[in-house]
Amino acid sequence: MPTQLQHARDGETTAAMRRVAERENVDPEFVREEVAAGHAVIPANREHPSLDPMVIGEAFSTKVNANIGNSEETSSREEELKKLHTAVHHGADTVMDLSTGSDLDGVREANVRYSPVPVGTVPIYEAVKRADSVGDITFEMLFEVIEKQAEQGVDYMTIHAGVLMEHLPLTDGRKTGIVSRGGSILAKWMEDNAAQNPLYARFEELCEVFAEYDVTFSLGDGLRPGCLADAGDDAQYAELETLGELVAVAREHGVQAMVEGPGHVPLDMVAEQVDREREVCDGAPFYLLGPLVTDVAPGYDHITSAIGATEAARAGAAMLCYVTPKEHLGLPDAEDVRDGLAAYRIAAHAGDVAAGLPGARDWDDALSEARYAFDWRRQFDLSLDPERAREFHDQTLPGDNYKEARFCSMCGAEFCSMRIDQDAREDGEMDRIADETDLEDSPAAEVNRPPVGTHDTSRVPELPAFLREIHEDDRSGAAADDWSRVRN
Ligand SMILES: C[C@H]1O[C@@H](n2cnc3c(N)ncnc32)[C@H](O)[C@@H]1O
Ligand SMILES: Cc1ncc(COP(=O)(O)O)c(N)n1
Ligand code: MET
Ligand code: SF4
Ligand SMILES: [Zn+2]
Repeated sequence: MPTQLQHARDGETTAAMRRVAERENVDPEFVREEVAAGHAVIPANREHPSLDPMVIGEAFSTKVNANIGNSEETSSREEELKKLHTAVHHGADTVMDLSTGSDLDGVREANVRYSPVPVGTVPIYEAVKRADSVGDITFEMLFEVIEKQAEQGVDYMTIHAGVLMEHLPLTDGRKTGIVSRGGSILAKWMEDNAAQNPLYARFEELCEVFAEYDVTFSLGDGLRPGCLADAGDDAQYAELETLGELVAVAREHGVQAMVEGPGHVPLDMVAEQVDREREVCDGAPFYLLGPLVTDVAPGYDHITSAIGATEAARAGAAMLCYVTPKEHLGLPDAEDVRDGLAAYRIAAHAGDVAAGLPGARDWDDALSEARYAFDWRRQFDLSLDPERAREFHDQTLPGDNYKEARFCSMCGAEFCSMRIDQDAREDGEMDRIADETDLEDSPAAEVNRPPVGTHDTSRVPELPAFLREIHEDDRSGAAADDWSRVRN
């Protein structure tokens, strides 16, 4: 069966292309062209029935990925499903199950089963768990793991095929060496076996499995810089050249491919990283982790990285991989997932506005109109995180009557500048403003909800009972079976 890429090249618009066109408010033919060119991907494994397809590409709204998954040290299957739920509820466009602890198959199968968004994995992690030591991993083991995960419905997989033997000496002078897990594992394997990276050497065999299930490559940046000092060094850019080569091989096999990027990068270098990837990888969608624009703020790395991510989105990144406040410190929990997603939804949207994505600013305009009109309920409904906005307002002014008040507790009734401003305007002036902003054909007037958490969850099986209980206790207070804020 042809992949989305092959269909697109054959001039055929698939159901998935039509669905993502509807979600992006563009012509399906435009989606087809972008997919055919390899400039966009629709990660949609044939074995993932609960998926609502979505598109990743520079020409479309910037997407956000949430990393979840357990580690040897902590987390259970229940906790993982709760994180999946939190991620989807707060607007993750994809999730990656990066589990390295116990019950890998159980956690992965549950995640795919209950996820309306594409699920990504890094198969080399499971291969490490199967082997006695890293050096003992064989290509056959890797291939088996990849094939099984494809069968389980994983939509995209990080494959660190760009870390080559000849690149390793380039990392010698680095301040933080190799910080990618997959990169460090493959470097160790090559040293132990004195042989080339098997994911590179036998990449074409991987393409065949990927094509069979229509799994999308996420070509991993195993040599990404782990600190500002290492950003843009020879090791990083040598790997990028190899990734560019592999994008072409994947496309020849009809397999969709995106490319992963750093990491830790000073703000003034972020745009050149995006431009370089576009050029070297022939416009393949760029999927960045962060980047963190300073190394000095552990505990706040959702902020250090959202700054870099905003600039990356503005410069043309297709998807941002979130970083949570726990980065460099420990495994994130559900609350960290929420904080990371809020930071990254902001980054993605701010980048889209600055890049001039058609329609992106309508959301800002709609919220601002509600704010100036003191329509507090509409302001909350339109907020990126409505539950938080409502909660914060209620902390000082909980009464229902304050939901129409012409002030909040920041300035108080007497000093509310918007109230003073409106009262000072001449008669008729306010009517004019209202007329101008409330026009039937104003795009802002048609924005009725934030464009997050709008996945169609109708094909997701009913949640297991334990998760419903967890969610009823959740301070977000959303309905137990409500995966997204608003179903569409
Ligand atoms: C590559 C990046 O992936 C993230 N990462 C790795 N494993 C997990 C996990 N189990 N849960 C959440 N994030 C993870 C870290 O942020 C790391 O830096
Ligand atoms: C955007 C992104 N997300 C996840 C990983 C996998 O992590 P690692 O390279 O450390 O194995 C990655 N390389 N890039
Ligand atoms: N934070 C690292 C990175 O940016 C990963 C683990 S800690 C060195 O890739
Ligand atoms: S996040 Fe923690 S476990 Fe992972 S590489 Fe950094 S120090 Fe090591
Ligand atoms: Zn880091």
